[in-house]
Amino acid sequence: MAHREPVAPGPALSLRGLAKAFAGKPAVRGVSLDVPAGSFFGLVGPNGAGKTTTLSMATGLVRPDAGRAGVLGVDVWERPLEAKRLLGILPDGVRLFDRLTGEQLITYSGLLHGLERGTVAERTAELLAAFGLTADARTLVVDYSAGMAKKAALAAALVHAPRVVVLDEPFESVDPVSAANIRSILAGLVASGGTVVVSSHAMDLVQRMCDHVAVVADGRILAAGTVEEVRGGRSLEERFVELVGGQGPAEGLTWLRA
Ligand SMILES: Nc1ncnc2c1ncn2[C@@H]1O[C@H](COP(=O)(O)OP(=O)(O)OP(=O)(O)O)[C@@H](O)[C@H]1O
Repeated sequence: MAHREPVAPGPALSLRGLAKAFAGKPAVRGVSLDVPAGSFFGLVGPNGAGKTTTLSMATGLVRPDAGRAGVLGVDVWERPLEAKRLLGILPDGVRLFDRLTGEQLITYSGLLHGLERGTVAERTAELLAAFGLTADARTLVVDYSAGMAKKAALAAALVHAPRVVVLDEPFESVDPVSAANIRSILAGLVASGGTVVVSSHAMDLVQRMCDHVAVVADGRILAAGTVEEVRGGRSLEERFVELVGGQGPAEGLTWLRA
């Protein structure tokens, strides 16, 4: 069992007025949000809502134009090294170090986080087994399927036993058995006092798995709270469509039906 620091008081993630525009076009328009420590938090929203940009600013990957982000009371942009020790991050579309094997990816992540070689070797072997990657440990990540690469990146994000884990669409491309496995690993992390934040398009999954949720659209938070509060007696999917607005039946495309 990994040694864990006592949980600092206050929220696991504290976002205040985060804003970002790309080439003058706002992607995130002043997001303020507290993610309670010890929560399993879902971030949902339509394509292009600003989920990835928000999570990237919250974890020190994209510099905000305005606003602040804190992890367990540590300012992500003022004390980045300290913040990154507390964080485990699965960024969107990870293909960064794909000339490494899965085993090397996890190992180097552990070493970069300052863990001892022996600890890294033990944890890497356990993580490879937990994610069903042992047989492919020495295969280059570039030759992995999308789901395998996602699992390797997730393992690399967990090797230093972070207190706060932020995962951008961790279940995308992952098969149902692996997804169940990942869910149980993450639930274990939450049960031991850690905090998990996931972005996802799977409303039923978020409703079942998460205890808190925020709905984002057009760079703003439309609703946030416990899953029960946000869904207000309806399914999360129904509430989501109500908040975000349905698109109505697709018009045009007559040539497709010809
Ligand atoms: N690096 C970038 N350069 C230019 N525009 C960007 C960049 N990253 C994001 N955007 C724009 O910012 C907006 C929000 O994108 P973001 O990826 O944060 O949304 P998302 O909610 O994660 O979407 P999805 O569910 O489709 O992954 C979009 O309009 C997108 O085109």
